[in-house]
Amino acid sequence: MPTEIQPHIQLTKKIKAKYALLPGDPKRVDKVTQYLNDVEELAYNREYKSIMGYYKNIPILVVSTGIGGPSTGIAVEELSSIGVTTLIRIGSSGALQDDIHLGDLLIATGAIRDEGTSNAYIESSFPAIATHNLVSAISDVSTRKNIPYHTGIIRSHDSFYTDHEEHIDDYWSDKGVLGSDMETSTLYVLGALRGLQTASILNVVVPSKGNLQSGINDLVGGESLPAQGEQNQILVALEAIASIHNKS
Ligand SMILES: O=P(O)(O)O[C@H]1O[C@H](CO)[C@@H](O)[C@H]1O
Ligand SMILES: O=c1cc[nH]c(=O)[nH]1
Repeated sequence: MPTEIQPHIQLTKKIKAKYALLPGDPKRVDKVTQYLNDVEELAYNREYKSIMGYYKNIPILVVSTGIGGPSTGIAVEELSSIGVTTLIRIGSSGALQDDIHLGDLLIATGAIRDEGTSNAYIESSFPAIATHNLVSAISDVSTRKNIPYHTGIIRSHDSFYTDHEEHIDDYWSDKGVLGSDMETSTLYVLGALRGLQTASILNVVVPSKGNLQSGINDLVGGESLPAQGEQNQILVALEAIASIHNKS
């Protein structure tokens, strides 16, 4: 049934967009508006806020996923059902390396699956990896625009306030992991299982060994480096889409 409405994102196949940007925070959806033409507000159900607009004449959907694997998994499945094929997360992250600064972008080539959702789908030996040509396009745009970025492995997790967060961060930092978020590995694994193209661009809002709460509060309050990183990640995601679209 082509017009069947997806229960959570409240969108249908009538949208006809191949490309979607996926912030976690619904407020970040509004920040994309200024980069698009002919923006239409589509739906706002639970954590799923959506708009549609055009970047260089390419239809782009922007849908927030909320926090964590379960709500992200639902978004990925429902977006796939309405015909979206390329999904780029524009998220925020805490750094796990000292040479990564506030507002730098992390382009996640792969993600440690320290969350429950992807593991509900398939055993943990299945890798969570980004689509190569997307990573390549995103890195090329960042280089061209002089935007500071790092490519490598990040860790997606389910907890924020356990009694051993510091120990966990130290462990993964020692292994060279760049930073952490809560959605990338779900996006990558479900994307691979459903034949989608996926990538994740994370804006660093908490420095390595920094204060988690104040870092996230700074982003909410519009502090300059994380706020600039947020603008950068939106621009880079859109330019990368334009670049792969023109090659297809
Ligand atoms: O800013 P978003 O995209 O939500 O990403 C990060 O911020 C949230 C935690 O504060 C988690 O969703 C984490 O992955
Ligand atoms: O440290 C952080 C900051 C934002 N989001 C995370 O998942 N971790």
